[in-house]
Amino acid sequence: MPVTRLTEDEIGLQLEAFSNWDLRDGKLCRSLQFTDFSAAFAFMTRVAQAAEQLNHHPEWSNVWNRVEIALTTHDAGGISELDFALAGRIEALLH
Ligand SMILES: C[C@H](O)[C@H](O)[C@H]1CNC2=NC(N)=NC(=O)C2=N1
Repeated sequence: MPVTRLTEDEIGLQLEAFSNWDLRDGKLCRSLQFTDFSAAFAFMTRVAQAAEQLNHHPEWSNVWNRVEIALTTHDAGGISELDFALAGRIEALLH
């Protein structure tokens, strides 16, 4: 069953449980700062494994100890449940 994008209301509702995330340009975004590059890249490696398990991948960038993440579902043309699933896995890696 193809994944479908969520409505604005659905996104707003789900976002309440993701207080560290915000909507920017229609994507679910999170900014992170680690102690150094190695810590940032180790985190990215773990996220990559989760992304592969979900078959759902982030748009992200890394500058030294900072990682910027933007989640959207290309196949759905917007934010879907998969984005919140991956965001949940990312939060679990951080705590
Ligand atoms: C062929 C493969 O299943 C698709 O391209 C998957 C891969 N990872 C993906 N990741 C994201 N963020 N959106 C997608 O639509 C998507 N589709």
